[in-house]
Amino acid sequence: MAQYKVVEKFVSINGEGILAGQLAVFIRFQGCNLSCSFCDTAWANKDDAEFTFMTEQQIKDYIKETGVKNVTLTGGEPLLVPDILQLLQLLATDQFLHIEIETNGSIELNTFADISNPPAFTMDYKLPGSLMEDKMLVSNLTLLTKKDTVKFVVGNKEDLNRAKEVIIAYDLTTRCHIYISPVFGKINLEEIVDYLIQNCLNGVTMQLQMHKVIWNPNKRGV
Ligand SMILES: C[S@@+](CC[C@H](N)C(=O)[O-])C[C@H]1O[C@@H](n2cnc3c(N)ncnc32)[C@H](O)[C@@H]1O
Ligand SMILES: Nc1nc2[nH]cc(C(=O)O)c2c(=O)[nH]1
Ligand code: SF4
Ligand SMILES: [Mg+2]
Repeated sequence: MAQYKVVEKFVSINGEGILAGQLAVFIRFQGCNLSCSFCDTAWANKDDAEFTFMTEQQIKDYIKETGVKNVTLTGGEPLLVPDILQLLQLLATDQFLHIEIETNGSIELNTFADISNPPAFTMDYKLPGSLMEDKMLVSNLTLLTKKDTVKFVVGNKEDLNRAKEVIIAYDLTTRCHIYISPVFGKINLEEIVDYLIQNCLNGVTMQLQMHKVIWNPNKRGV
């Protein structure tokens, strides 16, 4: 059994994506290879972040004890975690669970292509405002399927323009779900809607991080 550094685990509603509003159990892992300008969980990325070591069986047991079907693995960067494939394989054996992974676009998704009953990937494409766009592995975009999502977190007009370019260049509307989400509090929300209208971006869903509206945006464990 491997040991995983878990910085928090909790049940909430999923604030984002295709299952937004539904109950989900969250497992947040320590550590990340990027440092996005807007990161709301930078605390979890630090080497000295407080964590609990859990084995894959302990993580599965915790998830099953909650009785919650939807599981979100996040971080930090969950796909950077050593032995994460073993955890994904264990969780995939449970047909009741729906596993979703939030990933930062810099890790090869090919590595996880052979899991039977594969998880749903939400790949965050880092835009210019994140200062991390050069780390994106665009080959990942061609591996995504209908169960998966590409999320663009936009902070300004340049980000919106780049998101549109990527959507068109990789024909994303035919491949997977597409979400545009504001960097929380950074961009006027009407500007995003106007952009969708002016560019006739059919098939793109605008979202807000629901948990930051319900609770204090800095609150952990929600
Ligand atoms: C904290 S990250 C962890 C997973 C992975 N490292 C990633 O970036 O996808 C989870 C999601 O929160 C988003 N996020 C982080 N800070 C944000 C902010 N200030 N406003 C909006 N979304 C944010 C990220 O872009 C990502 O989609
Ligand atoms: N409620 C809630 N929903 C979320 N969906 C994705 C999250 C994440 O941090 O990856 C997240 C989160 O931190 N909280
Ligand atoms: S990749 Fe995710 S966890 Fe890492 S710095 Fe960016 S938003 Fe934060
Ligand atoms: Mg979050």
